[in-house]
Amino acid sequence: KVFYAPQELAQYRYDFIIVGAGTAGNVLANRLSEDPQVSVLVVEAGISNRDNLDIVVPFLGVAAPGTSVDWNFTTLPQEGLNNRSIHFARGFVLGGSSSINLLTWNRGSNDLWDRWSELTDDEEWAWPSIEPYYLKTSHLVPPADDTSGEVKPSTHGFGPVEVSISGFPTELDDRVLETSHLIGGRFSFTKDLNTGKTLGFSHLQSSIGNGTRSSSATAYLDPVLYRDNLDVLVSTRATKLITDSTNAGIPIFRTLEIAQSSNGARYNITAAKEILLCGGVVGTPHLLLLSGIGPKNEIESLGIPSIVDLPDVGKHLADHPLLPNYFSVNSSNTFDEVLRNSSLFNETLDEWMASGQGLFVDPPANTIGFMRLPEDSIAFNHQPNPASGPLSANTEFLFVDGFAALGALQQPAIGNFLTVLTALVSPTSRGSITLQSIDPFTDPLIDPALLTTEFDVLAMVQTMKDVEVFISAQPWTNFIISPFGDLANATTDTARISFIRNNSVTVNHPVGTARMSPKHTSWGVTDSNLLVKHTEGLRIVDASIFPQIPECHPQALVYTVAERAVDLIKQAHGVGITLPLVH
Ligand SMILES: Cc1cc2nc3c(=O)[nH]c(=O)nc-3n(C[C@H](O)[C@H](O)[C@H](O)COP(=O)(O)OP(=O)(O)OC[C@H]3O[C@@H](n4cnc5c(N)ncnc54)[C@H](O)[C@@H]3O)c2cc1C
Repeated sequence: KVFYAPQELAQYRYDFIIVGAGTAGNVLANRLSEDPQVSVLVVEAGISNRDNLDIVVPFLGVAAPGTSVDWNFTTLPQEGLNNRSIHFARGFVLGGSSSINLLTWNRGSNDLWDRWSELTDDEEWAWPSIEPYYLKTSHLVPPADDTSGEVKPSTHGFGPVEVSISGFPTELDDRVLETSHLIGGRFSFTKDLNTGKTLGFSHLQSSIGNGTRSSSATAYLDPVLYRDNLDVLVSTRATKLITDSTNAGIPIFRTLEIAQSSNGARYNITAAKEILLCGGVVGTPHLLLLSGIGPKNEIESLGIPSIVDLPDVGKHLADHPLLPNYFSVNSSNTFDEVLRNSSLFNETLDEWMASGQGLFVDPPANTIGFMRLPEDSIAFNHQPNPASGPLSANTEFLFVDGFAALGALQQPAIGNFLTVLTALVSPTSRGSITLQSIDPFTDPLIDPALLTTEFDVLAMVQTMKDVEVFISAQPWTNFIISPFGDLANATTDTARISFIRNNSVTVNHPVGTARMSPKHTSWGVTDSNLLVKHTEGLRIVDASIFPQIPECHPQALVYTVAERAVDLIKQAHGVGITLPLVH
């Protein structure tokens, strides 16, 4: 059942309390409530995901950030972006960021997971142990147009999230894939990026089924909302973790304070077993800091009593910088006109509604590429390759058949465009989340510190050069007219760096603000079983625990972490039943 205010709840004691009905939170809600003997409450700050076309229609997903389903955070001025502050989207809605993201589905290379295992000193995070959990998250479905595409079905799973390749071909798809075949080498074609090697140019796979977004809300939460032992409370924020006892000197946190507004009434809810923190990369460290768990000096400087001194809370924020490279093109088939012309837009939406077909069944990109930097890149002069291993990328390319207004520029009033979005997926810059107020309804300070290392800037320069090589190949002849805007002048490295700093934003892939580490180290926030160090009753399950930023889009990894957490929690508390998976 879904409740809209704390006073509607029939009880204030549950076995498990989940903070955040986001990507990871809903996996836990589904799996833990399989056992009818176990009671589960999910507390979600955001709103319902119902009746919102920006969420449901894949193409319109880009319109969801900035609306009421987004926390609408803004970063601190970013030195690496010429002191621009940028929008920092996070889902404020059932499904969390899986309800507003751009749907790309990557499970990460095998060596990424093996690296996690090294960093946590726990073999259970290595790929062979993780694979069964990944298979539980998702299954492959045919695309909207029912074509059989280039994927390897045997490497995909049998879980609730639907995954498909694009269902509406664009004029770019063949060009991208032909170019990758033609150039080869670092630009090679890869049939399926979800087979353990996330390198190469390929068809984009997305969390879409029947031309509709598949999120943790639709795949994991909705099918089990009927369960009597599962309550979901929306529009309510977790404001503080409360400790009222200790075990051998370790503070026990099993009471959660919640509220609906800064001045509103506070309610305390108790968990008989655990409080599971799934508030995401901003929400989780924010709540820990408000509760006196984090860097002692920082917490005390705001007058909050320090209860557990954990210096890493809110630190090591890592994110992927994104740069739109625009080109004017000789075509009238790009989506630019659909965005400018409201009757064309409505016709396209009507087509989606009536038949589940057309442009709107896909996100704005159908093809994607992941590359390593050249071995002799000057980016490696002072920095060894930070990627997890040889199967993991440094940079990424997404090909958009129109003007993707994700960066600093708005869509021009006339013209047709190609956007090549480039990103750095192995960044070395690290930022932070810190408190600016003891009021839980005041946003924390968000500083992803994008492009603050030499490596990151040089790697982004290489992405621009790689785009230049790619679009100079034969398949683009007579299609590309010229670079658009300031890109036209970015012909030297100095000019490229200036272009990068003026135009980069984020891909919205932040991780690592409560990173896990081996149990007995002084660094890290959780141990490798995701338990918050030096506490009892608290576990974190979301993107904040990632010990290293993945060299790919992270949502599938969040689902996978959550599926593994389910087993850890069930084992720790003797919770039973693993039901057949819902398709
Ligand atoms: C615009 C955008 C585009 C993206 N594109 C992609 C993509 O194409 N592919 C991909 O793989 N990844 C993408 N991502 C990233 C991916 O979606 C996230 O990494 C992932 O969903 C994070 O999952 P999570 O469980 O850690 O957090 P979330 O899914 O964000 O869940 C956290 C939940 O906790 C709630 N919450 C927070 N604080 C509190 C509190 N105090 N009390 C109660 N509730 C609270 C939030 O409202 C939210 O519902 C994108 C993200 C965004 C925002």
